[in-house]
Amino acid sequence: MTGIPSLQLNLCTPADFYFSEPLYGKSGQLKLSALNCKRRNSGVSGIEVKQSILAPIKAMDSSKTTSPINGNAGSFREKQQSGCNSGDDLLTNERDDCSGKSMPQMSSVGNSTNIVWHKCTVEKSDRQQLLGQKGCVIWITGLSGSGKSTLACALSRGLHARGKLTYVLDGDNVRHGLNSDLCFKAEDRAENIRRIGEVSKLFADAGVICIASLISPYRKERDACRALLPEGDFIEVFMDVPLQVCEMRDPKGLYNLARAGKIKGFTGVDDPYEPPLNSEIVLHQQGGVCDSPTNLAEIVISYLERKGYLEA
Ligand SMILES: Nc1ncnc2c1ncn2[C@@H]1O[C@H](COP(=O)(O)OS(=O)(=O)O)[C@@H](OP(=O)(O)O)[C@H]1O
Ligand SMILES: Nc1ncnc2c1ncn2[C@@H]1O[C@H](COP(=O)(O)OP(=O)(O)O)[C@@H](O)[C@H]1O
Repeated sequence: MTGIPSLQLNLCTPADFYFSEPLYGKSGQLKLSALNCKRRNSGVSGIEVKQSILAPIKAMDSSKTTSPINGNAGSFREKQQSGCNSGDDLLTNERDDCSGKSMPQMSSVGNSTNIVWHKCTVEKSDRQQLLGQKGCVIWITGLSGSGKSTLACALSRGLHARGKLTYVLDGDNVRHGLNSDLCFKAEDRAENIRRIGEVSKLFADAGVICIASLISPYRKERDACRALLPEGDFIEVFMDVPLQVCEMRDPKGLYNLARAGKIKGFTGVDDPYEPPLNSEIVLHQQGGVCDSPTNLAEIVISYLERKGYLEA
């Protein structure tokens, strides 16, 4: 987790919802920029990486190198300012150490060997500038029926109305295409989460406010998705709605089928859900009444506003 101290805010709304989120004071902000800076310089993003600068022929011999996710050859502006590269060099993905030698950065990631990160001179910051916002991932997790998809849509609508670009990755929907090869056994759920985490990361890199809405029952996999992004850019929203409430809602009749033994391994019934321990935002429902989706969305939007995600 962020390691930022947590502030619990209990809102006395007529309904029974309240939310809590970590303190976002000065120390949190300072930490954020320091970490971002470190990551940018190292080019490391979440997975264990080793890197080396090798001539291509050498790299063919060794498939053991692993890579940074983002090339670390410096930004377009940094290079312009340092005078290190000619304009032409900026259009290649080669690393230039100013000594005249220019070598591609050869890497291996997982089963992909001898690959080279192709860096583009239009960067995330440029895209954010264009959009007037900061790319990030809002990760909504909770039981089936807890209101994830409803919140995702309300949030997308609320942000769209403010002129902000969002995209919703709903677990159900992504399983209609990209993840249609996956079922609900543990390893497939883990792969579902991993892929949505990777896609979310691309959207955030595009400058988009990506809203991922999936049960994502495992803490370890959610935390792995968090680790893909720069500190602060993964905002976990926990729909803390009791199983009984979700079961009462049962809009698709799935709990009914699960209780009747017609669906095996249904989350909350005979499959685990590991609640987050340190979500940025927790939306609780403690009684029978709940706050409206629009109000819940507003809680998330004010968080984004306070953290500066709604400006470039
Ligand atoms: N066995 C089992 N367990 C839980 N859910 C099931 C299951 N089988 C089908 N469904 C339906 O699939 C939706 C959950 O998909 P996700 O991709 O969000 O799940 S997961 O993150 O991979 O656990 C979920 O949608 P939501 O109700 O929107 O959560 C269900 O409609
Ligand atoms: N804030 C809310 N208050 C009351 N009912 C809600 C709220 N959010 C969602 N619901 C209802 O709960 C059911 C499940 O919502 P849904 O968004 O499909 O949940 P999930 O995506 O987590 O399965 C739906 O019938 C929806 O209308």
